[in-house]
Amino acid sequence: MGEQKIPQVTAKRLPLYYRYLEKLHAIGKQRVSSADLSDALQIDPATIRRDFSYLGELGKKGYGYNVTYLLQFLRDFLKQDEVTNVVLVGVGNLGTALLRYNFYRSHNTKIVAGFDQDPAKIGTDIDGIPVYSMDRLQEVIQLHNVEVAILTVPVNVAQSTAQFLVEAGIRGILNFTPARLTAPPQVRIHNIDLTIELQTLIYFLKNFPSDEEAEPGETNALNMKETGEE
Ligand SMILES: NC(=O)c1ccc[n+]([C@@H]2O[C@H](COP(=O)([O-])OP(=O)(O)OC[C@H]3O[C@@H](n4cnc5c(N)ncnc54)[C@H](O)[C@@H]3O)[C@@H](O)[C@H]2O)c1
Repeated sequence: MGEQKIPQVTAKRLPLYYRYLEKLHAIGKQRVSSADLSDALQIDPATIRRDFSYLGELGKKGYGYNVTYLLQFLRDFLKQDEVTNVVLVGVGNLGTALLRYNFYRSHNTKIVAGFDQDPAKIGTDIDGIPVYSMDRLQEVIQLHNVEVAILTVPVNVAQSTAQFLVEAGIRGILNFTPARLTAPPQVRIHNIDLTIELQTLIYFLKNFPSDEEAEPGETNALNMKETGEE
């Protein structure tokens, strides 16, 4: 941020604003005043107004700031796009565990939102990641430039959910369900199936108990067939 004309103290506060605006956006809030931001973040309203004045014409007096616009602006400004944003659909047992696993720490991949159809889950958050209703999918993926989704819904709705994701603009699906999904050729689907991995491991233990040529760690469901034909 050194080349920007923004004071460093302001630059340091921008991620705080960004995170709070994400929360407001998650609960469907469209506008926020500097007084509201001030209460939530414990920053003086005059400081907030001054900080935002460095960013250009973002709000009007008495009207407050447009949450989506401000969020988009800050996201571009903070270069959040350098991180690959991902969404997760189906916040059940597996989905919740994946949301809790902090990909971001070790990789430039971030799950920005979860989606579910269960009203008890919508509007909550899992370790700071908001859970939205399915009808907000398109809006959220556009806002965060998301092209990749992790699919952890029950198998019986996997295909219809995948179709919905593709229609919303998703181009890559990491499929944890046992369903074999069909999608247009430009959409990439990767399947992750613990059962197959486990069966493969057991197969090798049973059939090649002391195979010295086997290379532990390099065998998985993808190469089982080839090796099994030997
Ligand atoms: N790949 C693996 O290794 C592995 C391991 C365990 C489970 N699974 C699979 O992952 C999936 C999820 O398993 P789980 O144990 O977390 O199930 P779960 O029932 O705990 O969670 C499923 C979630 O999907 C939500 N959901 C249902 N229908 C939906 C819809 N139409 N749109 C959006 N959300 C919807 C439910 O409300 C629930 O929160 C299953 O398909 C299961 O077979 C895979």
